[in-house]
Amino acid sequence: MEDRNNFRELPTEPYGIFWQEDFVNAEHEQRLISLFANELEWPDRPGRISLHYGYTFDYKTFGIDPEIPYKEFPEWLKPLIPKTEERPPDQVCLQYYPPGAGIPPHVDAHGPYDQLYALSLGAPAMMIFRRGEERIEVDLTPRSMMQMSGDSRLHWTHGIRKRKNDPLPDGTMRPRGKRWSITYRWLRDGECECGNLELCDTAQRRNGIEKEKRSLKALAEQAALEEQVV
Ligand SMILES: O=C(O)CCC(=O)C(=O)O
Ligand SMILES: [Fe+2]
Repeated sequence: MEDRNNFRELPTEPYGIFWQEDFVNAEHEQRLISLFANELEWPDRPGRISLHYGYTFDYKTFGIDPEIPYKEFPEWLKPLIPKTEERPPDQVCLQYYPPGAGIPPHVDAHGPYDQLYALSLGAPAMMIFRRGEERIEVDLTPRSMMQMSGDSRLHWTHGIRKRKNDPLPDGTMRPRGKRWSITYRWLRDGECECGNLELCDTAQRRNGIEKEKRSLKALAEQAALEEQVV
């Protein structure tokens, strides 16, 4: 765990968010952003768009798409892989958020995935963690690597509101800019034993809750209704 010391746990609920500022420096960040903008082929549609490396994320099952062959990590991605796990991630997702875009509240599926990290690049955005009525905002500052483990991974949802400005604690509004994130996922060995019937697809399956009624989809639908442009 050579890099573990560079991560510190945020002193806030949800517990289990480990943080490393300046995972890349500003110059490296600029090179990456220029490469993302000029050298990659993105889906041609508005809103949040994604590119996948390693195994491909399946938006239908929330696991790995078995139809799409493994894609080797490109050279630019290799230095951005966290070294705190025993092996490289199985699935890496580069996402672009134009100003105003977000991601509905969700938990990354417990069944297929274990560890989860995300690197933020470009403009900052507020992430909202939710558990029941509780809401905690975490500012995704550029160049920071976040690990979601423990409660933050399993028992709280996370999302980014679809809006043009983020209200800050000091009362000012911060305009959203162009943001990129890289999400890293490791496939789980064995099954998730967290038992959270509300959020865990494995607990739901064991309890005979049909896939369609599982909360991931419900959460996404609810979020689409709740989201509003500020
Ligand atoms: O953009 C981010 O930082 C997080 C994205 C996320 O939650 C996901 O891809 O599951
Ligand atoms: Fe996520």
